[in-house]
Amino acid sequence: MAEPVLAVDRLEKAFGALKATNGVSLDLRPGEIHALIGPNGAGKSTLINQIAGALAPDAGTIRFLGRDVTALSTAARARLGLARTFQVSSLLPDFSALRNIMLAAQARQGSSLRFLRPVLSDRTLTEPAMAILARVGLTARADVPAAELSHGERRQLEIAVALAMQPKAFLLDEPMAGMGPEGSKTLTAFLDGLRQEAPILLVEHDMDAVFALADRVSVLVYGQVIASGSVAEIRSDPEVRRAYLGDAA
Ligand SMILES: Nc1ncnc2c1ncn2[C@@H]1O[C@H](COP(=O)(O)OP(=O)(O)OP(=O)(O)O)[C@@H](O)[C@H]1O
Repeated sequence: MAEPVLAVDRLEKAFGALKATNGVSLDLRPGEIHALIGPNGAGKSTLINQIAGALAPDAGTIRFLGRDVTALSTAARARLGLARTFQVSSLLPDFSALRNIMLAAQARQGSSLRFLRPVLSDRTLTEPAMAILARVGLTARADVPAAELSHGERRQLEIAVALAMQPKAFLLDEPMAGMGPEGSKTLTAFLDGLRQEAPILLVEHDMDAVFALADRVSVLVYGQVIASGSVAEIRSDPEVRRAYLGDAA
């Protein structure tokens, strides 16, 4: 079996008496979409925050591309190629879609903001950013400030920003949230192709998307992985149906 790109081993995180992450182990292998599902408050965001480096675990390790990154900052992990999108938008609202992407590309190269203005007239720099916009279907919206994009377009742009980091793995936190049925369909098709570029750890409540996309599903309940397996295995698991899926299975 291929070496995992990302491996989480016995991770623990408590908030007071609450064990939000209670001995979680999971991995992400090349080319796959691994969905992380579970009820509200199960600890999905807490887990993603630890993997991304925004929250320090109390115990356990996180390995990325074969190296222990548990003590590294968010920025250091991002530079290694760990790209993350948020439940709440992290876009710069006054900047155009194109500028948001170029900023991400520049951040990756370690350049400072003050170099942005000249590069906007440099086609060798704008063209790759336009190519990414095209991939997410936002070519016509390149010059529109992020704040003026529709909800669905902003979600697309967030993924485009992550793509500009040329990631080795994606952490996507509820990318379908707030999308209408058409938007969800478009985004599902896009994510389907994205896994070839880099594997995706996908936190998602939209079960249609999860069932359509996931190579593997792990179910988190009260900070613990209660089941992990293929979509078919998870859908037919009585404990998962009881704890989370119910009629959605
Ligand atoms: N900073 C914090 N301080 C105290 N408790 C927290 C903190 N962050 C999260 N929690 C608690 O930890 C538990 C896990 O929360 P988390 O947001 O990780 O769940 P989730 O599975 O992402 O939920 P949702 O699906 O609603 O996003 C919850 O009980 C939450 O109230």
